[in-house]
Amino acid sequence: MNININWYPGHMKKTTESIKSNLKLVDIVYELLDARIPYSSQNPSINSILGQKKRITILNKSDLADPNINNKWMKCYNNNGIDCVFLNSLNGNGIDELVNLTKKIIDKNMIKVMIVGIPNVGKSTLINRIANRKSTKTGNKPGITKSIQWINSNNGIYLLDTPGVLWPKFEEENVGLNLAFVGSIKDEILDTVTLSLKLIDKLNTINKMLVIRRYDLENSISDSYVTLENIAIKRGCLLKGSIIDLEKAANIVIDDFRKGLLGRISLESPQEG
Ligand SMILES: Nc1nc2c(ncn2[C@@H]2O[C@H](COP(=O)(O)OP(=O)(O)OP(=O)(O)O)[C@@H](O)[C@H]2O)c(=O)[nH]1
Repeated sequence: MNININWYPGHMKKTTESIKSNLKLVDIVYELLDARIPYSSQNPSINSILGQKKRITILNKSDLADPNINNKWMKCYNNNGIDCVFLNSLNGNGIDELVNLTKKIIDKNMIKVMIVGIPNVGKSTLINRIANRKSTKTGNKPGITKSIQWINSNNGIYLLDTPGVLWPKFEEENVGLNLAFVGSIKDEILDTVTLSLKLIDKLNTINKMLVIRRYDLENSISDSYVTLENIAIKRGCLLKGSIIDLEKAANIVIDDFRKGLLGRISLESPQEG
C-alpha cells in the first residue's frame, strides 16, 4: 500500500526546515498523537527533527480510545521517562493537567509552545481549545506563514498559531491501515469496501462482539465479507433490484468506528510496539 501521495522528499525537507526554525522561538513542543494508535500516528523522524528540545507527548482523542489501554500507554511512556498527557481536545479534558505539566517542566511566566503532529490528529482543535476560540485563521501548510503570531491562553502559555504538520510513517502496511482506519490518510488510498473489511477483521481480533453487538448480527458469522453483507441488509443498504450496496455499508462501519459508536477502541497497545 503506497500512502506517500501527499509527501515527497522536497516537501518533507521544507517541513523539517520550517519546524526547526520555529523551534528556536519556543520553549517546549507539544507532540500530538492519536491515542488509538500512538505508534502509528508518530512521525518517523520526530526525534531528529526536535533534537534536544523539551517535549510533551499528547495522546489526543483519548475519549475514543480504550481507557485500560490508555493506562498501559501512560505507564509505558512514564517508564521510558517521556512526559505524556491524555487529552480530549473537543471538551478540554486533560488541558489543566497539560498546563500544569508544562509549567512544571518550564519554569517561566511566559511559556512559548509549538504544536506538531501528523494530519487530522487534532492540532487545530487543540489550538482553538487552548485559545478558547472557534477557528484558527492561519493555513497550516508548512512555510506559508509570513509573520509569527502567538495565541495567549491567559494562563502563561503562548501557542505558536501555526502547527507543524508532519508526515506519517510510510513503510509499514499495518501502520498505513491504522492511519486509514482513523482517517489520517486519505480514504482513496484503499477502496472503502476493502478498508471496511480490514477494519472488521481488526475489530474482531480485539473483541469478536464489537461488530456483532453494534449491528445486531448472528454470533456465528466469521467471514468479514459476509459480515459486511449482513450489515448492509440490516441497515437497508440496497441498490435498485435489491442488490446489496456494500459501499454504503462500508461507509457506515468506518464512520461508526471513527465516531466511537462501536465503543472506545484502541488499535494498538504498548506490548505490540
Ligand atoms: N473525539 C475527538 N475528536 C477530536 C479530538 N480532537 C480533534 N478531534 C476531531 O478530529 C478531526 C481533526 O481535527 P483537526 O483539529 O482538524 O486536526 P488537525 O491535526 O489540525 O488536522 P490537519 O489540518 O489535517 O493537519 C476533527 O473532526 C476534530 O473534531 C478529540 O480529542 N476527540
